Amino acid sequence: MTDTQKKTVLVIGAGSVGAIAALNLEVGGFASVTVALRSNYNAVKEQGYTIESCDHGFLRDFRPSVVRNSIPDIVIENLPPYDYIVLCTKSTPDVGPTSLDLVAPALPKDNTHTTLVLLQNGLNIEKPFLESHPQTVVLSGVSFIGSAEPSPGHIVQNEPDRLLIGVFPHPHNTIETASARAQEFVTVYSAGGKTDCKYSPAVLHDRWRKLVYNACLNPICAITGVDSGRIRLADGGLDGLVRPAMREIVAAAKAVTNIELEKDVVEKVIDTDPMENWGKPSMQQDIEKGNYIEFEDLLGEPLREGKKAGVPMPTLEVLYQLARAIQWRTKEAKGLVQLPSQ
Ligand SMILES: NC(=O)C1=CN([C@@H]2O[C@H](COP(=O)(O)OP(=O)(O)OC[C@H]3O[C@@H](n4cnc5c(N)ncnc54)[C@H](OP(=O)(O)O)[C@@H]3O)[C@@H](O)[C@H]2O)C=CC1
Ligand SMILES: CC(C)(CO)C(=O)C(=O)O
Repeated sequence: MTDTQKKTVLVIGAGSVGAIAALNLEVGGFASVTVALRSNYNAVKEQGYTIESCDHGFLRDFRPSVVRNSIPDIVIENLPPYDYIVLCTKSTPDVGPTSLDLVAPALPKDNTHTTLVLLQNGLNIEKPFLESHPQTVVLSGVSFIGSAEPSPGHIVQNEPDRLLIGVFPHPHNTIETASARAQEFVTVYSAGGKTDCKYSPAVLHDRWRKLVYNACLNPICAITGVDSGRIRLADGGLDGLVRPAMREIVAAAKAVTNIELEKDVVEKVIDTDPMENWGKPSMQQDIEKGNYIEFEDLLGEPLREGKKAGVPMPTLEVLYQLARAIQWRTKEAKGLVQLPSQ
């Protein structure tokens, strides 16, 4: 495939997940990838990525086609619209900038050409885009990868890249156009043969199913500092925290969307990874790095939706309030909180 036939893909935020997405897209040969980076820009610009990957092996000096330290403003820079924008930042709307603010310079409001892919955890992340960009096709990317960036530009992927791509329900796009775009993205993403990326029509199901992990183990491990393996051994870890929280998400999924998750989903999700992996969910990694946490989209949104539908969610409520206080602590550490003068 010649360069002009390749799909142009802008990956915004190429850290743990985005770097592997950029790699899959580039190795397939059907895409030319621009990455917009922040803290890892200098490292990647100078040395490329160093990647230790269970899917790709050990790679030194991986460089996407274009490496930038800003999000392209396609109007000011007079650039053609990208075929795809893949958003792989952590979503922290309570701190800002919001995902919408981030993507705005590369995605005009009247866009019809560019397909936006939200490769992020959480619920209702598409809502601001559906309102502000009514003619844009917005795809959901639910990822089961296990990946981390222990130092800038150094990516360690220890769980395979399994990715479900589907279309967020949208009042304006025709479903045929949108699902054709989703299937095209799957083809481009999968072309290198090193990933398990599939089209899935059941976006809401996939997102609620993933929340059984992310709304529960992410905050529990982040707050306690006990990883997802050790929490299975810790006193009260499973029966006092994990199982009650997961059952609340299962009940909320049913009440909010009428989605009946499989009967043994709680035990299956607890056993997702071998215990001895001692895996740290991404929110635990963020706390350890002193970063903000994605607690609003992973925990706040399903909690609000579940409560609105009448589901009692006492475990998630406490986790949510603890996460809020932790976020406040991080804001203070980063100078965003003004204490009253003594
Ligand atoms: N890691 C994992 O194993 C999994 C993660 N996910 C989800 O995937 C999404 C991405 O997570 P993950 O890759 O782990 O996150 P990371 O923190 O590893 O990477 C996010 C990247 O986005 C960058 N970024 C943030 N804001 C900007 C900006 N304004 N301009 C340019 N770059 C920016 C960050 O830079 P900076 O360092 O400067 O903040 C960072 O490099 C999240 O929603 C997460 O929940 C889903 C499945 C598994
Ligand atoms: C559980 C995991 C690693 C994906 O499978 C994840 O989504 C996270 O850590 O946020």
